[in-house]
Amino acid sequence: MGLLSIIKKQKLKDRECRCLVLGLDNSGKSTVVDWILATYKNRPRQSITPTVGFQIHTVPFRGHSVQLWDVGGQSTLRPYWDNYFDKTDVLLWVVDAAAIARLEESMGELTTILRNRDRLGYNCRIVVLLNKKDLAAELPTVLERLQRDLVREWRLENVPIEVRASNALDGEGLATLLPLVVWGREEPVEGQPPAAT
Ligand SMILES: Nc1nc2c(ncn2[C@@H]2O[C@H](COP(=O)(O)OP(=O)(O)OP(=O)(O)O)[C@@H](O)[C@H]2O)c(=O)[nH]1
Ligand SMILES: [Mg+2]
Repeated sequence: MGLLSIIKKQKLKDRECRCLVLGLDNSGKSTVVDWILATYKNRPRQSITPTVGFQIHTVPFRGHSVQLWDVGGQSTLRPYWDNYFDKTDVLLWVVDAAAIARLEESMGELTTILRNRDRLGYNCRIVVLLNKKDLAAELPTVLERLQRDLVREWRLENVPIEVRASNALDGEGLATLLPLVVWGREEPVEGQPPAAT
């Protein structure tokens, strides 16, 4: 292979981003992905049923190719999560912010994954999405608990965790998600990535 094609291939690779969407069942992962596909691929919104197994979608975003791995979150499927960790750039952890009773369970599962960073990869970035904000009357409490019990603790281990809130039905809070996934921040630095797909 010539040097030029190696460089070209590397450039393409640099523009690929693998985002693993995980979280408990019913947290809204597939609905979040559905909003992204409707927004960036003009796909009509679908009626969503619980995911059995996984689905992969590729979304073009400002010259990047974002691969979204939407994996089922039911407890019987969680032992298989480990199979999806390889080469993940971003772990998008979706939480049902209205299900306070399941917050411990969700944080427990995420903590187990973070303790196993050998598998996930040390460069993988973590984004926590507090979804169903439209139903989450206690969103500030959820946010506070998350900051106290998760974000602060993992910052000490040098694992920064970004937290966002969303409503996957109407897309509130999701417009900044792909920039965050692709660039690690909400807006590109001036003059950096190309504006169009
Ligand atoms: N009110 C409200 N409902 C939501 C929101 N996001 C998802 N839902 C609903 O929550 C339910 C579960 O959503 P899914 O997207 O299937 O959840 P999931 O995390 O993919 O679930 P599994 O595939 O079983 O792991 C569906 O009835 C969605 O319509 C939201 O932001 N607000
Ligand atoms: Mg699903």
